[in-house]
Amino acid sequence: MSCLHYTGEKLKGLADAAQNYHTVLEENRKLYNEVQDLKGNIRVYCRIRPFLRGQNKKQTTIEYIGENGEIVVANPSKQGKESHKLFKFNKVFGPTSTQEEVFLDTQPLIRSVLDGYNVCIFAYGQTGSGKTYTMSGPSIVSKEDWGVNYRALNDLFHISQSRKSAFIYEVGVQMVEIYNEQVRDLLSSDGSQKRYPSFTYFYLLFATKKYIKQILLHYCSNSIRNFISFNLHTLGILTSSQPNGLAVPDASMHPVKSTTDVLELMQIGQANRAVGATALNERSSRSHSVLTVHIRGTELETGAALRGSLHLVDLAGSERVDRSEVTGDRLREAQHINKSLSALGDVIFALAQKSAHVPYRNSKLTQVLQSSLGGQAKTLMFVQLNPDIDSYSETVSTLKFAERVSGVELGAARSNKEGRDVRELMEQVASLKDTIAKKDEEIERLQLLKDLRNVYPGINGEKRNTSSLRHGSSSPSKHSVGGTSQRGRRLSGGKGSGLTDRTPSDQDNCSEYSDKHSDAGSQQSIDDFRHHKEFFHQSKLAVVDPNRKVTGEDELLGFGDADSEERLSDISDGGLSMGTETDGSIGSVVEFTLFPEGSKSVEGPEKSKAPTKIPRPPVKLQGKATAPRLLSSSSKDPKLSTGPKKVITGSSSAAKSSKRWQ
Ligand SMILES: Nc1ncnc2c1ncn2[C@@H]1O[C@H](COP(=O)(O)OP(=O)(O)OP(=O)(O)O)[C@@H](O)[C@H]1O
Repeated sequence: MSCLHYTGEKLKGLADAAQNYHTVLEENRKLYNEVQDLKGNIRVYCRIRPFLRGQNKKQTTIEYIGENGEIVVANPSKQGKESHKLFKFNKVFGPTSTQEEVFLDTQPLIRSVLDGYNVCIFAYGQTGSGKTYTMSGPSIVSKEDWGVNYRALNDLFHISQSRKSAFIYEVGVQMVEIYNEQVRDLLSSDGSQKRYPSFTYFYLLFATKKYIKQILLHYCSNSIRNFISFNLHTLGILTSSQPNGLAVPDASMHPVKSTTDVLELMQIGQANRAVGATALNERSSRSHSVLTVHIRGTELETGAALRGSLHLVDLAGSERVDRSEVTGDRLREAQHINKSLSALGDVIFALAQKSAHVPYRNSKLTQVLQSSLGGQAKTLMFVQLNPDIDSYSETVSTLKFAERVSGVELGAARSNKEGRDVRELMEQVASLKDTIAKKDEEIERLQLLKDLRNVYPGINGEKRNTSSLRHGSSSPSKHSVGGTSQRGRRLSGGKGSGLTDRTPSDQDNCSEYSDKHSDAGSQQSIDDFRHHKEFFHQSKLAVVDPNRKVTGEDELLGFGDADSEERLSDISDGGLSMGTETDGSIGSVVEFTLFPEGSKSVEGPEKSKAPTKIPRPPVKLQGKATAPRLLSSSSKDPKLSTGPKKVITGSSSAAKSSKRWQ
């Protein structure tokens, strides 16, 4: 009795251990997947198609399907080690797996689209292996048959509904196919539209928006362009300039509010898909189809915006050209398909090797999928297998490709979430850039005026200066303006040969005008010269003789100008490069700095006060690291070496001009 009891206890212990073993195994699988998520691997699920009706007597090549993603394929024509090959993926779905089971493991990815991630799910495999079955399903009549596409969208709407107290989501759908390296809109307003008049509204709406947008984008400045793009986002249209934008901006975008909307659209898309016939599959799709779902969500409490996209890709068959017994058009199609699939492989392997260059541009397919294949996306590949022994070599090459893909680490995916603060800052930056662009134009104008005033010291009023400028630019005496004329040419397209081009008569003219310069202006020059002298002395790169007597010419030839130009340029550049750190004060600094001076005479006490208005920050001396480099490089010019004053004028001015205007 006690022996029986003992055995019973032992058996119970063993049963518990077995149960624990399975629990641990399951946990391990979860942890493995989590680690993979953290590493950002492309997930690979393998799905084996069952034999079709009439194929009962066929021999299968699938030997073993493990619970942890192992699959063994057997080659009956080989002996020993070569007769079996083992591959391992995230999961393997056998021939009896249902559409629902397959989707259950895909669902977490769909959810993450609503959290602002880019997700790409694609099906890879030879013709007839079940790619379309997995992605779309055999029919949409019965929910059980629904493939990943419909289920994913259904899920998106359900989840977005369940989150509606916290989030508002807008969903837009595009569907394109890549056929013979040409991208075609499967939902465009062609014949199919007439068959589905209920979509006329959407077509018109989006066509009109796109048209207006294009006109505006063409004529508007950068900042306005940003503003338009931003506003159109809120209406459900994204641009390719955005990290999560449209890969094919010209493809029609269709706002959808329910799964029914999507089903109708996808029916149109499927009907428009290029379908041909090959020896392998009578309804073989000879194109890649890409269904893209764009999500824009706004968190009601915080105002944070997020953008997610879901690419659902049904690739064309991956079989080798020789096997599909095709010629003519079919052969060309097969070649295009193979080329684009190998480009996909190249991209994935470049990512795997962390190459600096990822060859996205080698095919339309990789261009379209670029945002979903990079480091920020979550990618899932279904590897579809035909179990038929006749397909053994195709099966092995498909599995080898998939095995390499499964080892690719993309890096942890990142969500496209923008807090309200970030968005407001972006708006602010856009408007500041606009302001700065205007100020830059103003600086250019003022610079020309200043140069003219240097040449014609008697000119005071802004109006007079402007008219002088106009006359100057058209009159034969233009060259006598020297630096002014040169700078003007440089700013307007860089065709001028620089200040060193000045003829002796130009220089003479400059000297002549410099003699007429005011004392106040000279005083300012001297201050600036002292500042420069100190700096050049420190840098040991200056080509200027620091003991040289300062004259009015120094000011004319650039000390005062270079400095003020530098300051203005620094303000301008600083504003542009500050990005989100920029605040409204930059604009006002520019305004304060420019306009009072620009509209006043060069002569008089105002000018000498100018530097106190724009206090030279202590970091400025260090920040001038570029100046010595430019000076020294300019000094190599033999023309410049004729006189130190020209060196300073030319280099400093040129340096600043190129910095600011290029
Ligand atoms: N899991 C499955 N269960 C039942 N039937 C399937 C399954 N997978 C595929 N089939 C059937 O196999 C046939 C070929 O499948 P499908 O058209 O999806 O292949 P495909 O890889 O998309 O081919 P192509 O490359 O030509 O697009 C279809 O009749 C489909 O219904």
